[in-house]
Amino acid sequence: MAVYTEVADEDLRAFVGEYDIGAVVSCKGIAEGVENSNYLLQTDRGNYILTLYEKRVNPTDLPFFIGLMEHLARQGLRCPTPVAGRDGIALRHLCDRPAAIVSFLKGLWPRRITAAHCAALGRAMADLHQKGLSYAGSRPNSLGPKAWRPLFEQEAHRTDEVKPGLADFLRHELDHLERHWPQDLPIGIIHADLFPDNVFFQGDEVSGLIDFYFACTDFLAYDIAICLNAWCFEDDGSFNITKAHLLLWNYQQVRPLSAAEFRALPILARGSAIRFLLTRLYDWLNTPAGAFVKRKDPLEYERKLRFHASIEGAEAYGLHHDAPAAGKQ
Ligand SMILES: Nc1ncnc2c1ncn2[C@@H]1O[C@H](COP(=O)(O)OP(=O)(O)O)[C@@H](O)[C@H]1O
Ligand SMILES: N[C@@H](CCOP(=O)(O)O)C(=O)O
Repeated sequence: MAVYTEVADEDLRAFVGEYDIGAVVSCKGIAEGVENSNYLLQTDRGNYILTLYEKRVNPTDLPFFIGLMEHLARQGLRCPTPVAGRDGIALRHLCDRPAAIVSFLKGLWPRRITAAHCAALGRAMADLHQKGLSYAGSRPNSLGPKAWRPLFEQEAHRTDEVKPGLADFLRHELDHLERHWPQDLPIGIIHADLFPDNVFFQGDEVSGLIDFYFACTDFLAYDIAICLNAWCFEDDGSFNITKAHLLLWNYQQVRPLSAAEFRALPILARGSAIRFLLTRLYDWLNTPAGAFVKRKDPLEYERKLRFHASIEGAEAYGLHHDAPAAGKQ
């Protein structure tokens, strides 16, 4: 589920009346997602998404997110475009929560990921990175390396309930990551949660990127590392080198990686794995029984983390850095 806040009909009509988008025909809660309340809003002029921002989004970050989507949409990236009210303001309030209406994107997110999806994702992510460079806003990554140890320590005493020995493993990983985290890779705006459920496709082409509510300023290559984890492992836990190769090769057709970025991919992938492992671990241990949210498996990310820790170098992702940027696939 992701409808935490029910909106009464009269509140909705008054809210939509502040926009020039026609009259409400219907408004249905969307079951997917975990962070915010989302509705598919139909008016007599078209379809929109109405989002009420819930407690896990810091309200002071919202102008950054809204401004980013406006900027990217203006640059021609297919992403939700915030709709302003008649007064020119996009970020408003509904039911005591910050709320916004954004454009509805066509397409579906892929339930079964193919190599062709990974290829298209690589280009779309590089395009996002290029278009984000001219965005004036910035936001530190609140789930970056400095956040990981405190997040772990909060749950350390209960971590072995999930798997015996997991706490020690995570402690060693955190030590390693703190010692080896890169310092001076190219920085820009990253999506930071570019999982399959946030990428819409029509056929094999990306038709839109959604859910910019973890976007932040960080190493661009860290976004790639997040995608290697989220897109290139099979259900049985095996790493699919063909998918990784296509993702990286296609990314580089739009934005070539520096040698330092390429070399850093394994450590960035380890960091990205621990970041999602830790937030999933927190949710696993803290989601009340009976809550209408599907908990995600933290151990999926332990297996991914072990894979990245076991490889010799970034070549294990199916590409050599000296491969020509626009060569044969
Ligand atoms: N702009 C959009 N166009 C079409 N569908 C959308 C759009 N934004 C969200 N959705 C739908 O809402 C669901 C949840 O959105 P998401 O932003 O991932 O929520 P959350 O931030 O709560 O995780 C998506 O899986 C999709 O079905
Ligand atoms: N992608 C994260 C959880 C965030 O969920 P989203 O619905 O906001 O994309 C994970 O898989 O742990």
